Amino acid sequence: MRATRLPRLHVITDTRVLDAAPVGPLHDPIIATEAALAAGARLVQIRPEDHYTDRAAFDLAAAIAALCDQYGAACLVNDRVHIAQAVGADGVHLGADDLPIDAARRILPPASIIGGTARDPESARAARRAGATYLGVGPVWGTTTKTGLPQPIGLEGLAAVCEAVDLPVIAIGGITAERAALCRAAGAHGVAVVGAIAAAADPRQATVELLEAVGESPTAGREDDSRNTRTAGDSRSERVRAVGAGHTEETPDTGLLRGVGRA
Ligand SMILES: Cc1ncc(COP(=O)(O)OP(=O)(O)O)c(N)n1
Ligand SMILES: Cc1nc(C(=O)O)sc1CCOP(=O)(O)O
Ligand SMILES: [Mg+2]
Repeated sequence: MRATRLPRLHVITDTRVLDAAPVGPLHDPIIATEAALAAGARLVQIRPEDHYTDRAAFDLAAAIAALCDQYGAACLVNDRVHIAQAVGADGVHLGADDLPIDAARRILPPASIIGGTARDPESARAARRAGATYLGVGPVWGTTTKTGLPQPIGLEGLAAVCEAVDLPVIAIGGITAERAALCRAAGAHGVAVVGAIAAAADPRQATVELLEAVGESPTAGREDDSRNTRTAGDSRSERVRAVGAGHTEETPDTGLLRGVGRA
């Protein structure tokens, strides 16, 4: 059985309206994503915000899924499960207002990665029971990227969730490279970022620094440092089985996930 770690750096697209952006230069989401992939990022979460119609969200997701294919990275779609299905994404990320995790688990391919948002140990345990592959936990610090969030949970809140569940925890909210290392020390498997890459002067360099901060070499898991050259048989469905999913089998190292039903 092959087993591969869930990537420690989750790059989330930023689809805020450009002239309304409160911080930084804010790059086009496709350009910023390609820069992150070129730097060695291994997982992208496509997060079309509410002002995106389904058609616009599909177009964005299809473009980014194709890029992820080229670079051999996994791609997840936030919220919109049907768009994940339509573009053949590796999975989804779901929170309290989205389709329930167990419902998504029933309709997605068995090896799909399903992330669930948790803000405390109780919601973390519930997400695990529902079939989450990993947990997105935050906001650890304040963020200017998203409004309407509860108070930051801090490193103490993050550590409490990490201790409560044996799932990989991805810390989110106000993450910088320096803070990413603190999250790892608090027990997180990795981090998810929006602004640290999308609003960076140099998204590629920002990605390198984040990868180093979470202990993931920019070239780790790549056969070479160039754009992934896909070969026959290197389909997304095969890669996702290697990334991990299916919450039913798991090694004691919670970042090491085993897919279901593989040789
Ligand atoms: C890795 C990660 N963690 C948390 C979230 C937030 O999801 P949710 O609570 O559903 O909020 P929206 O992102 O949908 O606004 C996430 N997307 N990714
Ligand atoms: C999309 C999102 N969800 C959060 C949560 O806590 O649920 S925080 C967040 C935004 C994270 O952006 P940045 O890296 O720019 O702080
Ligand atoms: Mg959501």
